[in-house]
Amino acid sequence: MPSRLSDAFETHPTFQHHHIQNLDLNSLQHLPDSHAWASELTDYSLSPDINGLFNLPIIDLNDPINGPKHLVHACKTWGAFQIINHGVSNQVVHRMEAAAKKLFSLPYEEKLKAERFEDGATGYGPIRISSLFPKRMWSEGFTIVGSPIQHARELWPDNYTSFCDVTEEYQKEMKELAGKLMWIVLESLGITKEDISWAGPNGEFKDSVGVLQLNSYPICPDPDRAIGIVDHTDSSLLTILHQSNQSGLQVFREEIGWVSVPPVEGALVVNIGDLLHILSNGLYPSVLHRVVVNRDRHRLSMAYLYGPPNNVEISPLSKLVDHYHPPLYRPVTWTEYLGMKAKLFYKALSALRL
Ligand SMILES: C=C1C[C@]23C[C@@]1(O)CC[C@H]2[C@@]12CCC[C@@](C)(C(=O)O1)[C@H]2[C@@H]3C(=O)O
Ligand SMILES: O=C(O)CCC(=O)C(=O)O
Ligand SMILES: [Fe+2]
Repeated sequence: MPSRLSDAFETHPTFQHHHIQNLDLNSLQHLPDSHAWASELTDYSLSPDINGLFNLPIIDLNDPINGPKHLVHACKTWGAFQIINHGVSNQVVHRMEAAAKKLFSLPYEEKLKAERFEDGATGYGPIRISSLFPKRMWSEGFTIVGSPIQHARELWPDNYTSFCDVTEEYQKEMKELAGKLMWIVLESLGITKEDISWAGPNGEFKDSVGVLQLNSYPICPDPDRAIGIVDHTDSSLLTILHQSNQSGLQVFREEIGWVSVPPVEGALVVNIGDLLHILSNGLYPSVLHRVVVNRDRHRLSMAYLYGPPNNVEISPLSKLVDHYHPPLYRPVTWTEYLGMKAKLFYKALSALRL
């Protein structure tokens, strides 16, 4: 069985290759057929009036009275929430955002020097799942697992360290915040440090793994027929997302539809991922989300997908399981799950159902 996250791609480079030519989205005046989704997209977007009635909860991490109860509600009904007073300095976020902007503003041919290969984890290109679909998405991505040094060297041979330093600083802050959020979420389920041995002796989640996904959504000439990122759940335990000052993220609520998540200055969005769905035995379901694009403004986002240490098997926590609540999922490592997602995509979670 593969042991490193990146091994999942070497062992399962199974994303069906389709022969759509890669295009520089930043230079196109018309939507090419390869990116026109109209007939495939089922759109349940809410009208602005109705959308205003449903707001992704904003949780103040410094509010010990209301915070926890809002959190439980958000995890059960939305699978996502925004956080404020999260302790990550604005400066660190803005430095990372500036570094990401600098990267995506490079000429297309330059960016291709840092291309992510089919069997690699880090690098520039369409998001991982894009080759599962007959049409291309209106986005470019840069995925970072560990250090981006090799790719940064290709992009900026004389000055690659500043990109690496900013990335390292951002990943460190995200990892710390993700550990903190894990305990807030787990404690809301009655789980304590003794219940999760892989969190380490002090519950620090020292060996947990994070993947930083930078996303750029260029201005789109025909946004109604394009999609930035198609609807998906994240494979992570949880994902911490910074979106630049431009809307586009939507989350799906059963019986309501697609609800827009407007950017809130200083706030970060937290998504429950598939592995937390499994760990909580379905009590906190992973959130289906997508990104729509627009014709006026470029959009940028930075998603930190946080997962367990390699080789740790995630299964429903025994405290949440009893005669009346049998375990719903079989154990799985993150690496194995990514391989399943690459093959089964929407059906990956249900393929683990007992
Ligand atoms: C660890 C990973 C999860 C992810 C695939 C990846 O290998 C690296 C990036 C992640 C991401 C970000 C954008 C959406 C997504 C579905 C994708 O294609 O790449 C997720 C993947 C995931 O959560 O399954
Ligand atoms: O751009 C966004 O707001 C969301 C990106 C996303 O869903 C992802 O990277 O997994
Ligand atoms: Fe996502």
